[in-house]
Amino acid sequence: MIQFDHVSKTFPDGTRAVDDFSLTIPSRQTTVFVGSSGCGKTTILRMINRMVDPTGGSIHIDDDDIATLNPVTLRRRIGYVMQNSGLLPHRTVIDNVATVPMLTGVKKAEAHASALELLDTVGLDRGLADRYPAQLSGGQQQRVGVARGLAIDPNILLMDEPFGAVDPIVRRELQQELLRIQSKLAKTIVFVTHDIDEAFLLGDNVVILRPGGQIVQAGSAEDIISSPADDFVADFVGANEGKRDLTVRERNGRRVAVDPSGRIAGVLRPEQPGDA
Ligand SMILES: Nc1ncnc2c1ncn2[C@@H]1O[C@H](COP(=O)(O)OP(=O)(O)OP(=O)(O)O)[C@@H](O)[C@H]1O
Repeated sequence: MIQFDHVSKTFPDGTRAVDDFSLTIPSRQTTVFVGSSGCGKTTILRMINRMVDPTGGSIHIDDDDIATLNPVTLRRRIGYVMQNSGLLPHRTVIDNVATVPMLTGVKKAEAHASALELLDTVGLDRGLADRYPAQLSGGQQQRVGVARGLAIDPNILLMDEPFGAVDPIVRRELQQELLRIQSKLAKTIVFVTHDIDEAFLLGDNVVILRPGGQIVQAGSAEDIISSPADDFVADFVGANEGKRDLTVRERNGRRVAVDPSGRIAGVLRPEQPGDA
């Protein structure tokens, strides 16, 4: 569990990026921060591994107040994946994945063996292990970034717009891969995006933010779509323009749901025990 209590961040130039932010992030689930540019998402995320320190309030990971922990040690036990993969350009794929475990004392042979397994986990061919980042596609680079984030087997994985720079088709593949990985590994993932559809797809919990890190609404996709807290949220999720509306129509004796563009979204059937 990660707990923010009345956390604020004012940068040295006077910018108040986060103002009195309180939230409990549950373990082993994916929590997504979503909001427009500059609303404080990255600042909040980076406070979890002390890349940014708050100027007010406190953050606990389980029972530890992170202000009392050594930032370098803390960072080595939290995975971090960012938008442009952040790979070291002069190191091969395998070395990029194995570097942090080796810094924490894992022997090279063991770190390399684990790194190869991680390439399998993220859906990358082991044959790419000796390439350099520039010899990979953008999507492959992001997969290496995810493998590197997982290399220390962290409980917490921070992901800052990890799929923001790839094309929509690759983005969808990476999203599905993350869902698959998370169903197996059940990490505490904190994910930042400005794409509400990505937030609803990936997030067990979705936190919609306004500038200053103000929480407008937090809940499941179902909660937010079915009862947006206010007009800002309704606009943001597209509820006001009817973008989320499905219309029920009869087709060949069956009831089907049709989306706003006229495409069939699915067939309606009664709810059954065991449905998610
Ligand atoms: N080092 C800094 N010094 C001064 N102001 C900063 C600094 N870093 C961020 N800010 C400001 O703090 C606010 C929040 O920035 P942050 O990067 O957290 O937003 P964001 O929601 O992640 O934005 P984006 O989606 O564009 O990445 C913005 O006004 C930004 O300009």
